[in-house]
Amino acid sequence: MTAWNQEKQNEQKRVDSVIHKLSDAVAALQSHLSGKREDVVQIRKNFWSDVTVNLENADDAIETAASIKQQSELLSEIERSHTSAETRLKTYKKLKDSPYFGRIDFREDGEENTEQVYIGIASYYDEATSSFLVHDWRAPISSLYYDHSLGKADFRAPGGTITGDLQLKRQFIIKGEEIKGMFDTGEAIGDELLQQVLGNQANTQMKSIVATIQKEQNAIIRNTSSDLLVVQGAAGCGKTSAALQRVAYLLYRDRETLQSHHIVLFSPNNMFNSYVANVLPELGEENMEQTTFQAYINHHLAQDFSVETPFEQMEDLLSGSGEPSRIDGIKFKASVDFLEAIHSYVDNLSTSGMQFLDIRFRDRVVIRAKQISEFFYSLDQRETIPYRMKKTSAWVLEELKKIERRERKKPWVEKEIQILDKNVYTKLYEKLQERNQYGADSFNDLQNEQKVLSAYVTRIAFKSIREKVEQSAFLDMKSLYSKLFQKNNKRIADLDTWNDICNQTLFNLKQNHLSNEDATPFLYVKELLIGFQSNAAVRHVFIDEAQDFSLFQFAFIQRIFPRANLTVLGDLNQSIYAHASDESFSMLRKLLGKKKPETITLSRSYRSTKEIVEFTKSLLKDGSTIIPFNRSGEKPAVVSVEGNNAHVDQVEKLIGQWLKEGHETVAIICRSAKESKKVYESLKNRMDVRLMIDEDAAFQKGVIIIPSYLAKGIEFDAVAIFDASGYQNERERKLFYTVCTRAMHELTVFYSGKPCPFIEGASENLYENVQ
Ligand SMILES: Nc1ncnc2c1ncn2[C@@H]1O[C@H](COP(=O)(O)OP(=O)(O)OP(=O)(O)O)[C@@H](O)[C@H]1O
Repeated sequence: MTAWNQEKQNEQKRVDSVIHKLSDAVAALQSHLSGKREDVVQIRKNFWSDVTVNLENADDAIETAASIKQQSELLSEIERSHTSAETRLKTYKKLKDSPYFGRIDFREDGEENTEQVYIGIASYYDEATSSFLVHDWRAPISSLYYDHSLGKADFRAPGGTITGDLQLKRQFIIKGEEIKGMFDTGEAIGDELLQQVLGNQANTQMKSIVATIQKEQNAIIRNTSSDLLVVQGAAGCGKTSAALQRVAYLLYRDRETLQSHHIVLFSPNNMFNSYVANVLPELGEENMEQTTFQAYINHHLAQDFSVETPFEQMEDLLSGSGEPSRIDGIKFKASVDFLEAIHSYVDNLSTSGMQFLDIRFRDRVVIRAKQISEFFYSLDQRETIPYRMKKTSAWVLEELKKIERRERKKPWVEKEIQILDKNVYTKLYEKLQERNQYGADSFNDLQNEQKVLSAYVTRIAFKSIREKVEQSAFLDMKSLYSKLFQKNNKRIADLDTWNDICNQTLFNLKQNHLSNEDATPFLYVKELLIGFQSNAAVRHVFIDEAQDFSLFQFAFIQRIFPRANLTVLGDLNQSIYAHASDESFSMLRKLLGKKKPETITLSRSYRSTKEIVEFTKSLLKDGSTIIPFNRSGEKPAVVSVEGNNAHVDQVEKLIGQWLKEGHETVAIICRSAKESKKVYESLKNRMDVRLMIDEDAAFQKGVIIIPSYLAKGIEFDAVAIFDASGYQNERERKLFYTVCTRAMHELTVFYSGKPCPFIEGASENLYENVQ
């Protein structure tokens, strides 16, 4: 037997022994848990018989309270230990399937013995030998595995930096209790395992990468020193992966104080949310809060306006049906210039210009806007606007109370009483009877009855107005926002298309429609006036696909989560929205006023084969810094087709071939939803294919037809780009790059008619030209 085989056998013996111990631990925990479950049921059942309730005198009452407290503490202690045992059980079961993926041998300076450290998704401590049989990948010592090659190495422990000699680094693939692969490596993380992992099929759910985290990714995952961490990296370089493992790392490192609901991830759409939802549970952690910025906007504005989504905006621009000036408007409304114009406008409102709405009741004005304005400006101008708005709301509510009282005598109240629901009437009657046991009032007394009923009727009638006042709905937001779009010499932007932008904006507002570019600034103005609803409990905010965020949205997030550290991950080469700015990341530090910002750039791309990366990077104006991971495949193909029928035929043929080859996730990416629907109609009776134009749909295996902007963030085994002739405008270069970078193993670009200028710019030896 070779030394290597002998070594493998020894390792297998260790795997067997660890799994054996884990099986015992699982069995012990299971029996412990069923006992505990019984205990909890018993204590709950006997809760009141086990406490002595005696309220006769003060001393007895105190004793009773103490007894109840003791009993409930016992119960919650048992429940706590039950939950922690359940968590341990889940972890051990996972470890049993695959106990570890790495081993390092490290001799600390000054020590004689070399320590063998086996690394897995969680740690396992063996009481019998008082040792860790598996170390958590997030433990300080495990960073040696990710950060160093053999030789001198160090890691940061809570007590300081520990230096020593890294003597061995070994990787394992363990499945079904068996070592399926074992590699020794001198590299930080050897290529062999990574080759294997990346050569696999794409998944409909993202996988964790803990076994093969790269050094530069580890720097992101373990960064705890900055309050604004910006990660700029090429398509497929592992930004999302790093973000998710970072969440797991933070949850481990700060486990005493940090829980999953203290972390929020903003992602591009709900489909992406479901795509990444499995990574943390796979690592034995709970998912952080996941949301989209649009969900936040809708929550605040969708009640009063029809709000355009980013995808609807995109569709409008891609179909070319929108006004030409719209792009200027979109860019301006996402700019720092506009942000500053808003701040200075709002500052001026402190002394004059606030716009209020009349408060109407039953088609009558009961409080005039002018009165509200007078009250608002009578308040001390040194106070902030939100504070004065709160005072104004309180004043309006007081005024409403008076008006409500006066209304009680009006004829409409009498009419309402006549048609009052019988049940309501009975309830009021019962309530009054209860009250009358102690008071002089009597429901039978006609006058009192009338009083109570009219008070009830008016209170109900004013309820919705009161609620609206509490939400500051008397602020005339439409007119306040409109004032920013003046065509005369007070214009805030020096743009040739300014008048058109104003006309479009004012027209939309009149229709109670908020375009996507207006929604965020509109809400921003509103919150500046009434005060931001902030959440100080959230400690970390992650923004994925951050190149799609406007500066406004960043400014917003900073205000909503004032205590949170920000991790911003994006790729400026994938900025597909018209509001995108190449400076947005560099401006963040100043904009957000963070004290310890850091930027990490990732340039190695892991998703696609070398051939695909070489091709896609050449589509960019400056893609030279992107480095492909060394995994080979076929060159991408560029296929010219004539006419729509031939186009669809060729796509169908190719997809059939891909499926035969065993590809499981295959995408036909179209420019827009409109085009996707057309292609779907042509293909639906010819093959098993699904149309995905709804961002709420879950990502599934099979063949899908999807519009360009929805495909971002996700990946497929094979990608067919439908009609690349559609991507002509320089503005769409990055969109085209983004869709091509979705492919892991195969990429074919079809075009019919005009060639795509971005492909024409690429060197011909990077793709197969099929005529
Ligand atoms: N260290 C790694 N080990 C194994 N796989 C990795 C590693 N880093 C990245 N990957 C894989 O590369 C692919 C791309 O990763 P990910 O989606 O995180 O990249 P991204 O930078 O967010 O991409 P994009 O910007 O294009 O959306 C995924 O399949 C991921 O699992």
